[in-house]
Order: sequence, then structure tokens, then C-alpha cells
Amino acid sequence: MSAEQVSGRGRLIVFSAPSGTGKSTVAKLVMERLGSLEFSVSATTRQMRPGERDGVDYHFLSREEFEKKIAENGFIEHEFFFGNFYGTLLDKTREAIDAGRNLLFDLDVKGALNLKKIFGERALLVFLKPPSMDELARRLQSRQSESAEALKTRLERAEMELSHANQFDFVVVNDDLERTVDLVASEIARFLPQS
Ligand SMILES: Nc1nc2c(ncn2[C@@H]2O[C@H](COP(=O)(O)OP(=O)(O)O)[C@@H](O)[C@H]2O)c(=O)[nH]1
Ligand SMILES: Nc1ncnc2c1ncn2[C@@H]1O[C@H](COP(=O)(O)OP(=O)(O)O)[C@@H](O)[C@H]1O
Repeated sequence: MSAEQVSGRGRLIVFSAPSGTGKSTVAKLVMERLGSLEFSVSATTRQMRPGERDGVDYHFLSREEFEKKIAENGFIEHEFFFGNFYGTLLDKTREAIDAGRNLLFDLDVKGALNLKKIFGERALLVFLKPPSMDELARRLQSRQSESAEALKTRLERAEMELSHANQFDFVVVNDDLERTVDLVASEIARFLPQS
């Protein structure tokens, strides 16, 4: 996969953070604020959570469907963690970028760094940090979407994700939500070409 395969004018904004830090919450508010960003809907094999919609939060695929897409080179990047596959769909991304639309991605650190490798200056990597590990555990618990086991694996992975924060273009501690949204939205507005 190379940038030549996706050659339009659209920019890529990539959010990463340890699971439970507040990526989805911040992403939603930043998109409302800026109006010119479209959410990149990834594919996954994980179970749909209550309130999630197929094709909106994720494209929910069976393991067989996901593996078939890998074999067809249907992903720009994909990863396997927490017992499931997650991946960025090539066709949908290419269509948006070619049309000059700006996409916002919610990816793990490896996926984010892969997109930076491919897209270079056309991608802005934003990393959100939790105020502390205790607060991260509290947020994950408050969401009530995880079993005790899933919660533990998410917290374990958090250390690895945090160790990559220095490879991101912009790092913010998601303490006060409004402040985070202000800072991130301003940074993205500076990054996007003026229309
Ligand atoms: N590499 C990669 N990671 C993804 C993709 N889609 C989602 N993720 C990441 O997968 C992880 C787990 O996501 P999810 O199961 O929705 O849980 P949550 O982040 O705790 O809400 C998060 O770190 C996401 O950023 C993708 O297409 N590629
Ligand atoms: N700045 C913040 N202060 C307090 N709670 C927050 C903040 N940002 C997000 N949350 C809460 O933390 C939980 C996890 O947020 P979520 O957006 O689902 O995280 P992620 O997408 O990173 O896994 C949610 O209950 C959310 O309402």
C-alpha cells in the first residue's frame, strides 16, 4: 500500500489513545465543532455494543468476511488485538480522499503510525492521554461495555500505547473535556487547508 494508490487532496486526522481515554467522545465533539471532517468507519470482527450501528460506528464483519477482505488486499492497514480484527478499508478511504474529503480516523497506535508512514505530511496524528491510570480504569468501568477480563487486557495494552505518544504530532491530556476539544479542534483547523 502506498500513497500513490490514494492520491486525492483530502487530509487525514488520526486519533489514538488507550482504550477508555475518551477518543470517541472527543472525536464526536470535534467533528461537530469543525463540520468539515468525516468519520472513517473501520471494519471489525468484534461484537456490536448497545447503541452502536453497523456502517456508522463500524462495519461489523464475521471473521470469515474479514479474512476474505485481507486476502483481497481490501485494507490499507489492519491489526488483531483484544481477540478481534480491526482494519481501515482501502476502497472507502480512497474514494473520500480522492474526492478531497477530510477523514477522521480512530485507530490503535500501530494503525496510526502505519497511516503516517503511508501519507506523511497529509496525515496529522493526535494522541490523547488519560490524566492517570486510575482515571482510565474509572472511565472504562463507567462505560460498562467490557467484561472484567476485557477491562484488564485494555489496561495492560494502555502502557504500550502510551509509550508511543512521542511519535505523534500533537499530544493532549484529556482531563477537562471542553479544554481538550478546544485544543484539538484548533490544531486540526490549523492543519487543514483553508477552503
Ligand atoms: N489499527 C486499527 N485500529 C483500529 C481500527 N478501528 C478501531 N481501532 C482501534 O481498536 C481499538 C479498540 O476499539 P474498540 O473495540 O471500539 O474499543 P474502544 O476504543 O475501547 O472504544 C481502539 O484503540 C481503536 O482505536 C482500525 O481500522 N485499525
Ligand atoms: N475529559 C473527560 N472527563 C471525564 N470523562 C470522560 C472524558 N472524556 C471521555 N470521558 C468518558 O470516558 C468514557 C470512555 O470514553 P470513550 O470516548 O468511549 O473512550 P475511547 O473511545 O477512547 O475508548 C466514557 O464514559 C466518556 O463519557
